[in-house]
This record gives sequence, structure tokens and C-alpha cells, in this order.
Amino acid sequence: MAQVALFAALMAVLGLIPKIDLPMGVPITAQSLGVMLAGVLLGPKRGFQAMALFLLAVAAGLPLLSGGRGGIGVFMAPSAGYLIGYAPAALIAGAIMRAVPQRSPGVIAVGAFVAALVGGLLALHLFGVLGLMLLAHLSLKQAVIATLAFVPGDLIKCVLCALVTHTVARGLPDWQFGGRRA
Ligand SMILES: O=C(O)CCCC[C@@H]1SC[C@@H]2NC(=O)N[C@@H]21
Repeated sequence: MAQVALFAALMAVLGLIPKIDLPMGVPITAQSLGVMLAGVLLGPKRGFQAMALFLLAVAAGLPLLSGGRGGIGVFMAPSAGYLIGYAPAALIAGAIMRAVPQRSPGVIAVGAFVAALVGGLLALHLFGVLGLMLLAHLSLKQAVIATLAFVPGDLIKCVLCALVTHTVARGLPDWQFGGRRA
């Protein structure tokens, strides 16, 4: 429970980093790095719970999104698909991370990069594209082109996620990446 609350709080802290607004109404934000880290470090269940807790706090009106935004209205904006995707993206990243053998910090870091790439980038962008089509009324082609603008920055976040994971793996050798195995 403490870890879930901690990662929901980490999302709020990442929201203090100023966003960069793009014309289609979806900002470049550091908060998608928090989605990747939650999945990789906490695993699918607690990663999902941390994102769900964060989104509940946002829906309740707390101004925790980058730029001090919050409230129900953000779930009707063009970026809502990405927002709703935060929880399943963390779940997918966590599920992939759970399958990574915890052999060495290097192996764990490569696994974290792949988990962040598939969950925190590909899956999250899929939700984002659906949101752009439904809420911004873009065609599939327009939505895919729009989301491509975020890919370079999100690839950097995948690398950052792997670097943080490598540091944690070296400093906390008993940490269960991807959550506790049964
Ligand atoms: O704060 C919001 O309203 C949601 C923003 C969602 C931004 C998405 S997450 C994936 C992609 N990477 C970014 O930096 N921005 C978009």
C-alpha cells in the first residue's frame, strides 16, 4: 500500500515539471516516465493500482497533472486516451518485467527498457490514438501521425527508466522487479 501511494505521489512530483503544449491538445509531459517506472518497479498489480489511485485523485479535482490540471474535464480532453491508458500501460510494463530473469543489473535494465517500450510507449500510444480519434475526431492516419511526435521523447524516457532500474538493481539487490513472484 505504501509503495502504491509512493508511486502515485511520484506522478504528482513529475507533474511539477513544466509540460510542453503541442497544437493537437496533448502535451509532452514527464508523467509518462512515472507510468513506466510504476510498472517496472512495482509490477502489474501494484503498478496498475498506483496509476488508478493517481487518476482517481485527478478525477476528484486535485491539480496533479502537469500544468496544475485536474478534475473530470481532463478525461474529456484530446489527451484523455493517454490518461486512461496510464493504468493498463503500467500493468503491461509490469507483466513484461515480471518475466525478466533477475540475473544481473544489466539484464534487469535491458528488460526494463523492453517493458517500458511495450507498456509505457506502444500500449500507451494505442490508448492515446483511440482517444484522439474519439475525442479530437482525428482519422486513424491523423492520430497515428500526431502520436509519432511523442515517440522520440518517450524513447528517451524508456532509456531513463532503464537507467533508474539499473541503479535500483545495484543499490537494492533484493528488489523484486515486476512485483513479487508467487
Ligand atoms: O496530462 C494529460 O492530459 C495527459 C498527457 C498525456 C501525454 C501523452 S503520454 C504519452 C505521450 N508522451 C508525452 O510526453 N505526451 C504524450
